Amino acid sequence: MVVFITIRHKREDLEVYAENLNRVTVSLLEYLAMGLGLERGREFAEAFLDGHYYTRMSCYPPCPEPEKAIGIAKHCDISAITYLLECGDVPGLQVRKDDRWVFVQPVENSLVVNIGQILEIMSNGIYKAAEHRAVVDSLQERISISTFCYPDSNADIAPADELTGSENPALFKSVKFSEYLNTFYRRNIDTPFLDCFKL
Ligand SMILES: O=C(O)CCC(=O)C(=O)O
Ligand SMILES: [Fe+2]
Repeated sequence: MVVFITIRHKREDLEVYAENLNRVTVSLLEYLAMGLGLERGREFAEAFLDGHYYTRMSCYPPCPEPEKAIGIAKHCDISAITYLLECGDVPGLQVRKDDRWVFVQPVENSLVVNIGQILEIMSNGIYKAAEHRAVVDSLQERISISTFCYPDSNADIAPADELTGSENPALFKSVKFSEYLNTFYRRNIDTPFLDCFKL
């Protein structure tokens, strides 16, 4: 899928963008369910048919001493999936791989798809939320558009039934999406967020 949007576009364009991402998410989750060997892929994706999409536009001004600045500090997204659209070709996103920070090079007309912590719970820890951060460039401004995908408000976030049993105990408790968000906003910042739901 190719989606292109510039910040000059209007609210309606963002709505269309979010609606398209909704369809992509449901379909992607069905494929991710297949990857987990689940027979009921539709069930895995169901809570996202009427999911929530939040879009954040980030602007990173150039900084003459980039090593002394933080774009966005290291974190994992609390969404199920995050889509990142780069507006331009200035690299800034880095992912943690084998204890090193690796740049994700922008590719024109494409989206970066990031696994978030809701999917880590749903897959009982098989799909890991990607740790990432954003750094700044010494000469060029960078703009990115992140869209965070969440299930509908009444959804229970829990490891898929098919993935758990006596040999594979659930690693996370089931939590209502509203409680998940409350826990995030009230958490102790020093505790890894997913630890709040570990069994
Ligand atoms: O701008 C970026 O590359 C990263 C943005 C991000 O990680 C976020 O908004 O959560
Ligand atoms: Fe992020």
